[in-house]
Amino acid sequence: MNKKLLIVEDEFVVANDLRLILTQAGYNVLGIAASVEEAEAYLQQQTPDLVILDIRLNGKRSGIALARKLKDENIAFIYVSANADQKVLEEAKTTEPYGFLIKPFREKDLLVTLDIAWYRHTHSLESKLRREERLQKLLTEIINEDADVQLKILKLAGAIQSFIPFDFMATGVRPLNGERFSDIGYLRLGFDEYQYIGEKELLTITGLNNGAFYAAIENGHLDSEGKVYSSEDPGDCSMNNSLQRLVLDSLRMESYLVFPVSLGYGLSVHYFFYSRQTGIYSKNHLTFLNRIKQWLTDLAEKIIYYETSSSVEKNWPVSPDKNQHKAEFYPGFKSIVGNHHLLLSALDLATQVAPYNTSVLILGESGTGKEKVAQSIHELSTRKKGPFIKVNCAAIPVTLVESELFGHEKGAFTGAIEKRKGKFEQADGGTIFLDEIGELPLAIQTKLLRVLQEREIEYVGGNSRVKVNVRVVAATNRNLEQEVAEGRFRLDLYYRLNVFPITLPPLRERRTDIEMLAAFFGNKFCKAFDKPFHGIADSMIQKINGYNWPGNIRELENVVEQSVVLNDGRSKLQLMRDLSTPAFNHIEKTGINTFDEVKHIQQATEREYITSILKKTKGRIRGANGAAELLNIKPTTLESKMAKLNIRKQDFD
Ligand SMILES: Nc1ncnc2c1ncn2[C@@H]1O[C@H](COP(=O)(O)OP(=O)(O)OP(=O)(O)O)[C@@H](O)[C@H]1O
Repeated sequence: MNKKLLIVEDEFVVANDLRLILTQAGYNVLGIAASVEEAEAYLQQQTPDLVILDIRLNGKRSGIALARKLKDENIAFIYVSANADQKVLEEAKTTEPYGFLIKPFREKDLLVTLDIAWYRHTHSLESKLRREERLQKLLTEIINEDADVQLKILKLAGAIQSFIPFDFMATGVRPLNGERFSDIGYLRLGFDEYQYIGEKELLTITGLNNGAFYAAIENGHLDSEGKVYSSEDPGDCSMNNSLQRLVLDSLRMESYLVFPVSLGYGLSVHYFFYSRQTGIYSKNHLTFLNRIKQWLTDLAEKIIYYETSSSVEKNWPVSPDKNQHKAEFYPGFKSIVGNHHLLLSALDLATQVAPYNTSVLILGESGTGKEKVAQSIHELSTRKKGPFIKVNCAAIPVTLVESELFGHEKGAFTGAIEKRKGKFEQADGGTIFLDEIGELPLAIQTKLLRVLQEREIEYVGGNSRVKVNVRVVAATNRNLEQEVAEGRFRLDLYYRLNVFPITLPPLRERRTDIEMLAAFFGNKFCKAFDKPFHGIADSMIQKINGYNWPGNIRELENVVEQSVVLNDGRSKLQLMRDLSTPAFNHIEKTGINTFDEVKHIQQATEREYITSILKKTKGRIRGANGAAELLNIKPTTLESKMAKLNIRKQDFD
C-alpha cells in the first residue's frame, strides 16, 4: 500500500517539487499545507503515515510547534529546512524527528531519508509493542504469584521503571481512611535497589509529628483521573496539594504523575510516580498507563483486599536494612557503580533497548563509562554468547580503516600478504562497538551506511559480498549535530545510528556518586596491589568532591590508583596530587587525551617512589626491611611493577 504523506511547506515551488518527486516515487501525497493551522486541518481529516515539515512557515507558529503535536500522536515526520544553524538543530532535536534535510537537497537524499524515517518509525513501534508484551506477561506473573502485596509492589516498581522513569513510587487506597495511612512507597537507591517508605519512614523523613502529618493528609485533594504535575509550571496550583507537597519537598522531587484506578464502592487505588527531574512526565506516560490499566486494576484489588482484610497479618518491615530490596532484574549492570538519577535514567534506556537489534548511539564526554554501558547492552541482549568486538575509530590510521572494519583480500594493497577478516565479520552473531565514531573519515561513513542498510560487507580489493549479522553500538564524545552542520559527519548516517541515543552525564553533574566510585576504586586497587583498604581520608573526600573532573570517571580512577600505590597500607587513602592546580590545565587547552597524561604522571610518581625505597634497601626486595615489606606489597607484585616501570634491581645493588 502506498504510504500517505503530508507536505507542510510554505514555499510553493519547493512544495510542488516535493509533490512531483514523491508521487513519482510511489507516495500518496495527501496535500500541501503552508501553515501549522492548515496542517492541523488536514490532520483532522486523515492521519498521514509520514509528514515532511519545514521549520519556518506562514503564520505565527513554526514547524517545531507542529512537530510536538505529531510526536504526541505518534506520526513520523522529517524536517526539511534551509536553516542548518546549530541552535535550530538543537531545538528541532527535542521533538525527536525521524530525519532532517538541509535545503537544497538531492532527490536521492530525500528518498533515502524518508526510507530511514519509515524504518525507524515502524521499528520503534514494533519494539515498543514487544516490550509492552513482555511487561504484561511479567505483570501477570507478579499479580498471580503467592507473595505479599508489598513485594508485589516492589516488583511492579522494578518492572515498570524503564517505562515510567521515577525516583519514588507510591500506591495507596483513596480516600484516606481516618487516622490510618498505609501507602506503600519505594524510593530508588540504585539501579535495581529500592528502599521501602511507609508511614513510619515518611514521619522520619518529613520530621512531622502524627498530628501535623494527618492534618497534611486531610488537606490533600483527590485526582479522579490521571494527571501530570511539574514544579516548572508555576500555574499549577495543585502542586500545593499537601501530602504530595510533603513528598516533593522532603525527598527533593520536582515532578509527579498520579494515576488513579477506580474499584467501585467509592474506593480507588492511586499510583504515584515522582521524579527529581522537572517536566519529565507527559501525556504519553498516562496513555501507557491506560494500556496496562487492566493489570493495575488487578493489583489494586489485591491492595484493597490486603488493606481491608483483618485476617491478613500485616507485616511491614521495621529495621532500615531490611527495608532495602534488590529487584535484580538486570544483573548486567553489576559493575556499574553509582546511583545518581541521571546515570540511572541512562541505564534504564539501556535496558529498554538491549533485547533488540536496534543500533544504539552512546553520547558523553571521555571517561564517562560509554564502553562499560556498551558492554552491558551486549550482556543484556540475546547476543551475549556472541562476540563483543570493540573498534576505536580514532586509533586506526585513515588508510587502514576500511580494511580493519570490512577485511581485505590477499594482495589488496602493499602489505596485505593474506586475506583477512575485518571487525564486522569477527563480530558476526554479536555486537560491534564503534568507539569515537565521530572520527571516521567521510568516505568510510558512506561505506558504513551501506553496511547498516544492507547488512553486507565488501572486502577491500574484492567484489564478493559477505552477509553479517551484527548489532551496532556506537559512541562519541563529539557533538555530532555540530559535526553534521559543519559537513564532517553524514546526516543520513547520523540518523541511522541515532535510532536510540543514550547520553551519559559527566561526573561533575553526578557529584553524589564521587565518593561511592572512589571507595569502589580504592577497594579494587587495594585488592590488586595486595594492600588492606582502610577507607579514604576526609581531606581527600573533601578535595575530590570539590574538583570538576574534566577526565571524568577515568581520571578519578587514576587518582585513586595513585593514592593506593603510595599508601603505606596502614592508614586511610590520601590524595597524592594537588587537584586545585591540576596537572591537566594545559591538557584541556591543547586537547591532549587526559587519560594518557594522567597515566604518565602517575607512572612517573610511582617510579620515583619505588626507586627511593629501593635506594634505601640497596635493591633488596624480599625479607625483613626489604622494599616489598616497606611498600607493604607482595615481593612478586613489586617485581612485576618494576618490570612494568622498567626499574632494574641491579641499579641499586
Ligand atoms: N559507573 C562506573 N562504575 C565503575 N567504573 C566505571 C564506571 N564508569 C566508567 N568506569 C570506569 O572508568 C573508566 C572509563 O570508562 P569507559 O572506558 O567506559 O569510558 P568511555 O566513556 O568509553 O571513555 P572514552 O570516551 O575515552 O573511550 C574505565 O576504567 C571504566 O571501567
